[in-house]
Amino acid sequence: MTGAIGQKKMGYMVDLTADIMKSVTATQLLAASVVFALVILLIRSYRKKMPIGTKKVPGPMPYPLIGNVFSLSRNPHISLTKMSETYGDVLQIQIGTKPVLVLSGLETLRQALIRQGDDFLGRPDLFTFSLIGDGQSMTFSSDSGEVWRARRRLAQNALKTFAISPSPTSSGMCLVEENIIKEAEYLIRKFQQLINEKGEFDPYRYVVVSVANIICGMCFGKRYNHEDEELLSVVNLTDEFGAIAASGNPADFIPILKYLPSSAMKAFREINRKFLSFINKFVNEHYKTFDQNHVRDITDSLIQHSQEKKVDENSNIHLPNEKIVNIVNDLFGAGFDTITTALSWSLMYLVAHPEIQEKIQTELDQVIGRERRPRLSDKAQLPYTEAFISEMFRHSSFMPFTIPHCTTKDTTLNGFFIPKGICVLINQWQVNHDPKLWKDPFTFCPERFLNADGTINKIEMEKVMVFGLGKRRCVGEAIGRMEVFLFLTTMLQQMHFFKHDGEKLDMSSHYGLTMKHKRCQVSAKLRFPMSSINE
Ligand code: HEM
Repeated sequence: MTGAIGQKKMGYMVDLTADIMKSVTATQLLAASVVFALVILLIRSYRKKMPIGTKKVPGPMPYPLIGNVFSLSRNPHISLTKMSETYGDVLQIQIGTKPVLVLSGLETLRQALIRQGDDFLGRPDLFTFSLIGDGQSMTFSSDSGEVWRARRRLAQNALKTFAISPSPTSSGMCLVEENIIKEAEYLIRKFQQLINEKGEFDPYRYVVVSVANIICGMCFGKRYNHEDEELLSVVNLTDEFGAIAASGNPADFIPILKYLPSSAMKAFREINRKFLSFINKFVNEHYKTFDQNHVRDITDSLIQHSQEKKVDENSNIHLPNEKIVNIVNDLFGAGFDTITTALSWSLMYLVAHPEIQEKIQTELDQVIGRERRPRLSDKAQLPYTEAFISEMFRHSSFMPFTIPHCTTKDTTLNGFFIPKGICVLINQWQVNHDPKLWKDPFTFCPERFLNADGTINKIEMEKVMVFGLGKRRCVGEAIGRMEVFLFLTTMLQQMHFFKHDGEKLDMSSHYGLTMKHKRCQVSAKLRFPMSSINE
């Protein structure tokens, strides 16, 4: 009996299992078919967009949800350079769930940014960028159409009028040149005072104020002294700003991260708020005292444009006031951190290589002497100094990536299909350390930019990637180069910089939008008695 019941039970179980098997298989089969059909549809719709003969961009396999985020490491410029050795100049990674194109190789960058410039000039719509300048930034916002073009033109014209135009003082210099030379003299005086008091100083802390004074002068007609708390509270925010605004921040690519509480993101919002309120204070004062017959500075000229509701004689574009005046925010922000970082790296290399410092000083003594200050027009006669500046830009590559770009339409590059709207990282660091372009790329050697007869090798200089290329190329390049040259030559003509015996320099760089070296104390001594300039 029990055996019969047992057998019946067994038979029932087998039937049930068979039924379940049948039904599960049917459900699974159905689900599998749907998934399969969807995948095929997806592949087909993707393939449909890929023009015949184009290839899919190669890259490492992404993990679900996080993509290749762990492959980026603390130094994404180095990780992505290594990746380009495996996958080539055009490669694709995934950060979080979003695909990101990474471009390397000088020729590939020239092809994308110059020859196919219109296809690659966009800016991606990134979360951190939306927090900069209240989302109105010309540099960081995703607008890359007519409005961006009109704003960029305004910025270029304003810089030309208030920086590059000849000074009315009949000195033969341009407006900004006179200011830089004066500011460099104040800086040397400050260094001398610090040496008398403490014997050494942190150059970055003082260079940043001098450089900020140049852009403050151009934008607002204002100058600060080195201890001014208001200015210091703004210029000292750049390290935190650069760490968050750097290329490849996961918060820009993993949507959930923007909703999670983050102290870094809170600090970033606060930095942007402080920065904007600093700028707005000047803008409001300028509105109150504006006189269209006496345009004093860049802010006034932008107010004038916003009141006349025009960009220039040939433009029909109408820009809202805030889109015009906000340009000053972009110029001020871009105008001091980059140049301070360049000068700070320069001083580090000079202290680390005293023989190079001596060569520059010998060149300055021979060409300029000690009776007058260096001027921009001396540049052509100072090839070694110019070679040093190029090598500082190349070796430090302190802007490892440009600001991220994005494609404005479906396109192809080197035979690869690139869809519209993909975020594009431009690896400037890779170009500047590419062994195919540079002999011993990790050696600091200004001579690589000199011809056998000691003149400058322009072709080599043009290989250095530091201001970007093409339609998004830095609008402040001429001013940036001028400031680095004049601050540096004025300082080196009068001062010798060194480190105390036995102290080590830490030349490692900290990743960010602009990469900084570790702050350090240096010492200096006057090469001859200074002329008197009072701050
Ligand atoms: C050594 C100094 C400087 C360096 C190395 C530098 C570098 C750069 C780089 C790499 C970019 C991004 C290009 C791209 O996205 O493809 C850029 C953009 C920009 N720079 Fe500079 N820059 C310097 C100085 C300046 C100065 C002095 C100003 C203004 C007074 C300035 C204003 C700008 C602006 C407004 C943009 C955004 C352009 C746009 O999006 O259309 N820069 N710069």
